[in-house]
Amino acid sequence: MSTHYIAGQWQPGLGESLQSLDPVSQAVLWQGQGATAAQVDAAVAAARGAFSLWAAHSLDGRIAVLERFAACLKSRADEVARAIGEETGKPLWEAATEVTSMVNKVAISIQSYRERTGEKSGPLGDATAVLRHKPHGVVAVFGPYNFPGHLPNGHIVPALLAGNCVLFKPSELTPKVAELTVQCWIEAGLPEGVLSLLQGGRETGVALAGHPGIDGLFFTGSSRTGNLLHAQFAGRPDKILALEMGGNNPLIVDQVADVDAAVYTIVQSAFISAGQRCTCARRLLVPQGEWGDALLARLVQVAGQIKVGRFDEQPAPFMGSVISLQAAAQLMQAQQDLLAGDATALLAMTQPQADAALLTPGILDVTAVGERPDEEFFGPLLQVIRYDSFESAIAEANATAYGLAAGLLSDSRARFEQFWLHSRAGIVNWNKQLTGAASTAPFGGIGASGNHRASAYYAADYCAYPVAGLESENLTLPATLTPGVTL
Ligand SMILES: NC(=O)C1=CN([C@@H]2O[C@H](COP(=O)(O)OP(=O)(O)OC[C@H]3O[C@@H](n4cnc5c(N)ncnc54)[C@H](O)[C@@H]3O)[C@@H](O)[C@H]2O)C=CC1
Ligand SMILES: O=C(O)CCC(=O)N[C@@H](CCC(=O)O)C(=O)O
Repeated sequence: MSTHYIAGQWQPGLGESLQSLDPVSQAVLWQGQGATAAQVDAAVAAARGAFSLWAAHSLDGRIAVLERFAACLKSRADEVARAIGEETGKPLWEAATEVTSMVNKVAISIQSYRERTGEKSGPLGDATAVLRHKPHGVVAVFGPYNFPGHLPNGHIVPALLAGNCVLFKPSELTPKVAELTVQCWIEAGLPEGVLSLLQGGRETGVALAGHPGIDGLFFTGSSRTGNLLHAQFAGRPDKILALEMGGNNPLIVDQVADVDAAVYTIVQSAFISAGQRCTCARRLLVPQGEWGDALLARLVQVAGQIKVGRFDEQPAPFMGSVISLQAAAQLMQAQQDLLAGDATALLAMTQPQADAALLTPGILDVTAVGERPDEEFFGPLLQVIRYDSFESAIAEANATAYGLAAGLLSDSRARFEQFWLHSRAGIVNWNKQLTGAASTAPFGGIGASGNHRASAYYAADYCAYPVAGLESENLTLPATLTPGVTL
């Protein structure tokens, strides 16, 4: 089976066997073999060979290819959304929004490229000071499973636009979506070697990340893998590494007037995508006392009624499955571990069928847990911490090595300003859900969440480097010579 796209050809893999499974029915959706180190070599060689021509293409020429890619995605939107739903388990309505984000990424990236990495010039003495940008060369893009289309696309589109060649290694859990995406690039007329698709898991990732022929790596995934890559790139300041990693995101609730609005916003923050967004609220900080008790009672009632189901079920569920039976088992174990350590289940997360990765929302009160793990539980498991003062809530919110997203639900501007001043995260929201960040804004975190190379609107910044120059049509002697030099 032809699973990799290398040097303009589809070819079978020669590495480890891979399968992608429907997380609910366990039906096989895709199978093949991963790329070996030799196949990675071939893709890097093809990209190196294609680079100078692609970089020398006019910007308009590259934009034309990107726009044909967007048109292809639009025309195949239903098919791509279905593949996303099948492979990830997310409901079709949500998968459709992912395809829309992929299409929109093209126009947004063009705008961002022009704004952040365009050309500037102005007089400086008797010369012209010029600022232009150049692509890095050959870059690898590693994608996560939770947004198998949109998130790798958020690196690939701006990278190609800037003139880089790309080696795309999607998550081994979502190869089918990657294949469809690459088909659209081919249909768009991308020249041979400019984009390669290397399917595979850890083995392929290790071979690609360590390849001497790459000039950089753009990664979205877990903090664990991101840290491994960071260590691997240590001592290589010549290579660009952009890391978008996870979070242990806090959402503080103040005593607000509209309890239902708060509950709805919490649900959208914690349980959308079955809790599989890096921006999901993981820790909900609730005031001690009667008001806090009433809010939690309402939250438990609403969360307990959330419809969970297969991606294509009608009427549509709010939450689909998590990515795999293994992920479901790990989440159930994480809940059990917290419960064994003084947490209380306000709403126990359950797995109604042992052979399907569907989980119901879980809400645990972990206030009494002595040493709370600073871990990202990537699923529908929300931890509640009760606080006694707003200051202690902010301190608790910041008690994490991560720093991706943080939010406050409060009717008080003064409190928001206090929160904003003290919070440590790349996304800080007020009375808005933590999830659903805009592609027209920068997107990235601090601490264990990233390495200060924000993505989305700022992806243009890591896809090209600035070249400053002083230029003059004529080589002339200056009016005054430097002392000590005679001609
Ligand atoms: N900050 C952000 O923008 C986002 C972060 N994420 C994070 O991604 C995670 C979920 O995605 P996963 O696919 O589980 O992440 P992951 O870290 O397991 O995998 C990401 C990619 O790295 C590859 N990989 C895994 N081990 C590797 C190794 N040793 N060497 C080289 N490559 C390796 C995988 O095959 C995959 O392509 C969550 O932690 C989530 O928070 C997800 C979306 C957005
Ligand atoms: O990358 C962009 O264009 C914007 C960032 C984005 O889409 N964020 C999403 C998904 C993040 C995740 O994978 O968890 C969000 O904030 O919900």
